[in-house]
Amino acid sequence: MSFFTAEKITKSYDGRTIIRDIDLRVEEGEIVCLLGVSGIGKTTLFNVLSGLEPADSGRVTLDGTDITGRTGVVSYMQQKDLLLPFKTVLQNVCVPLRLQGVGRKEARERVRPYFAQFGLTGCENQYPNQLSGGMRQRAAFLRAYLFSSKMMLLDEPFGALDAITKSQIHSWYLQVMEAVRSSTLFITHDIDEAILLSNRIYILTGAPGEIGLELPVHCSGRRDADFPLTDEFRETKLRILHFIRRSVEGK
Ligand SMILES: Nc1ncnc2c1ncn2[C@@H]1O[C@H](COP(=O)(O)OP(=O)(O)OP(=O)(O)O)[C@@H](O)[C@H]1O
Repeated sequence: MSFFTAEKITKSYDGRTIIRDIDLRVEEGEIVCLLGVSGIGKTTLFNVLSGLEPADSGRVTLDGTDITGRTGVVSYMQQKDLLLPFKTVLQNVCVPLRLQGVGRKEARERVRPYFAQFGLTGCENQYPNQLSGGMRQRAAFLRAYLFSSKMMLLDEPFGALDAITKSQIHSWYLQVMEAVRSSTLFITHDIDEAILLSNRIYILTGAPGEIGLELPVHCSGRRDADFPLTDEFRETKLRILHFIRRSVEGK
């Protein structure tokens, strides 16, 4: 059985079905991307997977256990996952441990070593508004990781960044994930980002939203800034673009 699964998830709001019969899986240590246009139901699906919203039907499992409707099991970095402005970065990052009942001093001692690993050394005592957008996202990501390192749901983690910062944070993310290997499902609108960062891609299409295509991302060399220049990358991108074109024409 796969590490994380969603089986036949259907969810409606006010009598309108937003997503229907969604089946997906994430293997241990795998990074999987959910790609889809705005409004298709990606965040709705994440709200169900994280237990924040009840589904009409369907089941979610983690490591063989049914976690349908349970919050606090998988980590969820929401689109507007802002750091608390009145707390320092160190205090923000301690929040998951403090919520688990760990004392202040012990929480600080436990999180400090991660600052170097996550490229945040020197930011400990700064407030979020003193950080660049990229550094804020790193801190929010570290906080999500400390919430649960087993399975992470990331809703457009790099969406709001400019192109150069985004490219820097992609390199950072690949490096961090090589070290921590958290199983991850992340949402993006950005086809290049999906191919660069993930092992497998699901494309959500239609209304209600359904999984229209699942495809693996092959990367036989190093997954780094040169990957987009390879034939493997271009072929994957072409498949995605053809699929999107066909689904728009088939409307
Ligand atoms: N709480 C709610 N009540 C009613 N309708 C909702 C609610 N949440 C979302 N919707 C509707 O569900 C649809 C899907 O929204 P959702 O935010 O899941 O899309 P999305 O693919 O994540 O979009 P984006 O990429 O822009 O974030 C939209 O039409 C939205 O208006």
